[in-house]
Amino acid sequence: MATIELNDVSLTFRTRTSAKLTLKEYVVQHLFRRKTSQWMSVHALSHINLHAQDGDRIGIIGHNGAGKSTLLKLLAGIYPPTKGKRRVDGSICSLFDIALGFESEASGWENITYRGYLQGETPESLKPKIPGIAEFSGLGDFLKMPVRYYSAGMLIRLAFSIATAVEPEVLLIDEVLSVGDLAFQMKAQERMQELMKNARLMVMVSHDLKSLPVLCNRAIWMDQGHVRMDGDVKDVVKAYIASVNPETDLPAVHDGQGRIEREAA
Ligand SMILES: Nc1ncnc2c1ncn2[C@@H]1O[C@H](COP(=O)(O)OP(=O)(O)OP(=O)(O)O)[C@@H](O)[C@H]1O
Repeated sequence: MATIELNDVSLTFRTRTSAKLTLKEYVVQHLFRRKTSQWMSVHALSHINLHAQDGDRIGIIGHNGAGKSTLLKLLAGIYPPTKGKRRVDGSICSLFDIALGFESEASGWENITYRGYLQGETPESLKPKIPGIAEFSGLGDFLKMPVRYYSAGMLIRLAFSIATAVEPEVLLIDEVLSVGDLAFQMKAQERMQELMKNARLMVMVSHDLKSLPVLCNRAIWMDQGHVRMDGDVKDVVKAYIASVNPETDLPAVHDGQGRIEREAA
């Protein structure tokens, strides 16, 4: 059984405002011996409570910068929460930033092995999958070449083929990928559909509000790091669209399955 449990999770990034001092900051610091702060905190996620289990197909929607990708990366274990508890049970496949982290001097074949291990495969479990990964990538003899000579599309082909060779229980997707050229995109879409069908639990970030109700049965609307609404995908998408375009009618009454954690301003 696959489950996701977030209890009162918050995530704050602490980041430099700018690598270089402005002339004003330089003068203030050196003339008046006063430090101007070069650090700022971004409260990317605030007090998130989320429970998901087998059968949940969750779409995460919201404005740019609302915290959608951060939430997905927190679920993937890439970012630990600053506060609160995160628990994910089940093998995870994360389909985002897939082209990052290749060993540039190593060949395609070697990278298949390295990545396979990073995805939790053992030598025994990976071995039978390697021919399938190579075949799906369609890279043929190029797999013998160091990946630093690959084009961007070739890298994506290889990354996608490796990432989707697992049979994940928890599938995390950031924006449905447009991978490779047209022929590969068609193959990739077919494989994505298969993965989505077989995963026990899926969470995807998307701005494509038309296909979301087809792919998901539940949606979470993120707004400034908060969960603004969590419920049936059709209700949440409708409410989100209405908030962007007030001319559109809001759903009359929420059906009670959803949960509004933050009222509209
Ligand atoms: N590594 C980071 N360091 C500092 N701030 C970050 C980092 N990653 C994200 N943020 C900040 O966290 C907030 C949420 O970003 P996030 O990428 O999760 O938004 P999003 O909802 O996915 O946006 P979009 O729809 O534009 O992709 C933003 O204010 C962003 O600037």
